[in-house]
Amino acid sequence: MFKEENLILSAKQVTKKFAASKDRSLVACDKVSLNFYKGKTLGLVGESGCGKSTFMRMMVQLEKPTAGNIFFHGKEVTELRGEALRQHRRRIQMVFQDPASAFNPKMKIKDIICEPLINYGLIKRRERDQVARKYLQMVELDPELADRYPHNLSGGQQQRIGIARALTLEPEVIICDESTSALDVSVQKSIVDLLHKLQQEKHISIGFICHDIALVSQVSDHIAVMYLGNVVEVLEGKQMAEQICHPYSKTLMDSIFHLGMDYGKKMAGLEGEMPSALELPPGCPFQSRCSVCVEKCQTEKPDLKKLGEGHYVACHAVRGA
Ligand SMILES: Nc1ncnc2c1ncn2[C@@H]1O[C@H](COP(=O)(O)OP(=O)(O)OP(=O)(O)O)[C@@H](O)[C@H]1O
Repeated sequence: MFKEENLILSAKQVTKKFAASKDRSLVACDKVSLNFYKGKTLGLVGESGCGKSTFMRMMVQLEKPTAGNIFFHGKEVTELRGEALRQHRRRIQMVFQDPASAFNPKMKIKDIICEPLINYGLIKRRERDQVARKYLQMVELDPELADRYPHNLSGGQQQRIGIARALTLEPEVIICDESTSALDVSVQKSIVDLLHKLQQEKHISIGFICHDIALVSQVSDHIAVMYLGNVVEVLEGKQMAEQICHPYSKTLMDSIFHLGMDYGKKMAGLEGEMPSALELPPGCPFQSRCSVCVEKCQTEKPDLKKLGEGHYVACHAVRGA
């Protein structure tokens, strides 16, 4: 599945330490080795503060490792500086959780999309309209949005702009750091579908950080579980539940299961069909943590009584359905 010739980006024993106090340091990443392959998605999961963003930021060269090596197509890029670093950065782009905060609110959408191309001298200012329209279409938005400002757009539309902007430099790797977390479930799904479609078309490697383990297991070809700065295991996406060995990964999966149990208990008193997502109580784990389940339930309308407790996890996360 992961051929050596498709290896794009590779971290070898990468460590990052931050100064914590006068003579103490915090090890955010401890000898992490992970690979990114052409056309494949690497999911990264683990509790808050375990080092996921720090690792990905090193892959994008926004942070320098304290130790270890990063290879891009087999060439060491850890110590790149100046123009060589600038040119390398084009190849690996990042899509953030909150695109609006990364955009200049005074810039029109066409300027936001085309800014990287202009900075790299790849297009002239007069070409912006035409180029922005092309990228808006690529991310399935109306080209007429080119003359609007970020605040005129919904969260999902803004995230599509973030993806369009990342695509302009034709990267080989895109890192999505909680890129779908601020969006509601149906919008989240449409963004994940868009990323998947673009990945198929352009053979991009995607690094995907997300707290929704069910969603990560659906979109990832391989998943690294991080714990206190270490990668404790790497699992195949859809077989995640079956392959889990490490006690920490099991605890992560259990946390989904318990949410499911609570939800199952709540719902067990209901007769008949599953309510639509709109009828689910606000803050319910079904909506906030498991987009795939919600969609399945909306389309298949399973009988909750038959499924019983733990339906939330049973319907896809554990079985990998
Ligand atoms: N620039 C920094 N200076 C000092 N400490 C930092 C810095 N960046 C991250 N850290 C620390 O490194 C550790 C890992 O942080 P990181 O953001 O990588 O975790 P994370 O797994 O992505 O968390 P979350 O899921 O909450 O985003 C944390 O303890 C954090 O406080």
